[in-house]
Amino acid sequence: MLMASCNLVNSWNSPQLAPILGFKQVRIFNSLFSDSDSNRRNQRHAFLNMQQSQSVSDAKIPHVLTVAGSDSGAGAGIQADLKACAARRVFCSTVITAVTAQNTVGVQGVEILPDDVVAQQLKSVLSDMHVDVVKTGMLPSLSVVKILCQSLRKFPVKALVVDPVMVSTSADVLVGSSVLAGFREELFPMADIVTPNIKEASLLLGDVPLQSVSDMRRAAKLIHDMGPRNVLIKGGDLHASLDAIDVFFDGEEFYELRSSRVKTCNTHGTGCTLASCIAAELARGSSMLSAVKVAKHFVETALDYSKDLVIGNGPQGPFDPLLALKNIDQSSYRQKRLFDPNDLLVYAVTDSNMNKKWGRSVDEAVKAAVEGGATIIQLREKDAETREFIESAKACLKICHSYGVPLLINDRIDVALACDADGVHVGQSDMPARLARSLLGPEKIIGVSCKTPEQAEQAWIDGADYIGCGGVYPTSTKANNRTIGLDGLKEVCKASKLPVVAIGGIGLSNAHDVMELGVPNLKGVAVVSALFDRECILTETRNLHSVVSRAALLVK
Ligand SMILES: Cc1ncc(COP(=O)(O)OP(=O)(O)O)c(N)n1
Ligand SMILES: Cc1nc(C(=O)O)sc1CCOP(=O)(O)O
Ligand SMILES: [Mg+2]
Repeated sequence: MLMASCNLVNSWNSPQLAPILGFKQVRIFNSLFSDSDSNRRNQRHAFLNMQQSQSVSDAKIPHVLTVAGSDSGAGAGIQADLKACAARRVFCSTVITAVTAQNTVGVQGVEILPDDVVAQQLKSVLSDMHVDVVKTGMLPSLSVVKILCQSLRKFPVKALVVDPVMVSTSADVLVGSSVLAGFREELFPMADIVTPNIKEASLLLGDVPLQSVSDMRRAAKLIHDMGPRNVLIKGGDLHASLDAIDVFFDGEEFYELRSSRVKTCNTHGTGCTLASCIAAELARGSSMLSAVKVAKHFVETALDYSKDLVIGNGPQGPFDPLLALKNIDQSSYRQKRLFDPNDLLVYAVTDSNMNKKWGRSVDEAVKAAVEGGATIIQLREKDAETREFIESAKACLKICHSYGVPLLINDRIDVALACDADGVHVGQSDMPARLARSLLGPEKIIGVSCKTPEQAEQAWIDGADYIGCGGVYPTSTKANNRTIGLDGLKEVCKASKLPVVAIGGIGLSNAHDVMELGVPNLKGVAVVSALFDRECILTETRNLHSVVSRAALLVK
């Protein structure tokens, strides 16, 4: 049901109604970029700069802009996007494309906003605020698609997430067929990910039936050919399977992402929430695959926690992405050990020679580091026999998981698989990250060592979750390691779409200087000798944690 009448909304700018609505509203649109306003903006910037030097409360936070329709029932659309971003602790600005009247029964009306109002909102936000990621929902006309693409060419962002909204959960058609051409020809080639459900994927491909996971794979490939870098086809409506299976395709590899099906009618808004969560995680610096994984887990958890809510009398209720109505314990994300870039803050890397020198077992060393506040552990046991390595890795995994800390294995994908570690760290001459990803699957964490912007770009393409960048300072722990210095680190961080951990010669005396570089995706320091070649690992880790966390707060 498409009821696109523009009368009401067009009247906002009409001279006849201006006296009734008050001239203020019309004037605000026209004078947004007047001289007096830019003066005021400069004054405000000066004020903020002054405040920033005094406190840490004006930290730059990740920012998603959603371009979507309003849902009066607040389950989907702009309202869902705002809630999802709030839940993922990301700032969300909004460009409203249409106002829908809908509830748990269905869609009763749609008012499309005039093109110039959409264009004004885009300009207002993108010209002023630092937006990391744009997420789109309902784009009700071809002209709005074109306006959005023009705006993105003028104000490029880090990533574009396109949820090609065409059909509501209640099966109401929300956009006309002319928009499909705009999607295929203009928007998709600019997109980093497109997230159609089964019905939308089918419509995009000219109404072909999609009835199985292999149909979804074929559809993902065909949609990928339209230009987006990644495609996620959501299989929630594929009732043939017991699990909810989504198919993710990055142009080379297919991943089937499974979650158990939650029995509930409160599913209205799941698509918008998923896409917003992906956008939020990308804005926070995650790789595409980990953003998708976190988003899927988030939606699954939200569905589970709101399965019994009663909101409205219709067949399809909203769910609660703020996870507040049932007091969810946020630590469940930790238990699944999904990658959070903040885990890189104090990254402890073990060394078998240092443990031998101090007469410690690897699990004793790891226990002391996590007790001191290490936020992630890497077992870098270059001389270990395979069997011994697997056994000690299993013991370390138990310790780490009891503290909610992820454990990675250096170099040895076989050992990581054998002990079901949380992931691996590989270098430029180890197994390529892409191959490690296909062996370990989408759930595991993969880090890659990079010394150049080109290597950082490749790590992102290969589906890594973070990069380790060094040597920041000379080190005697790794032979013949090239030092790239703070300048080299900064250059790589600026080029990297992934979160970065700095490594090489870092300890208590210089960790603050490293974090002070102030690049937003530099998330922490990785340290070997300054923790493990010391008498008391726990104290050293605690002291390092204190320095790094204070520095991270100050530069935010
Ligand atoms: C966090 C982190 N960054 C970089 C490295 C170095 O990895 P690589 O280049 O493979 O060298 P080795 O550690 O294998 O000698 C790392 N291990 N961790
Ligand atoms: C393992 C490793 N990788 C490096 C890189 O530059 O990629 S430097 C390094 C050793 C870091 O040890 P320490 O903290 O004792 O200097
Ligand atoms: Mg290596």
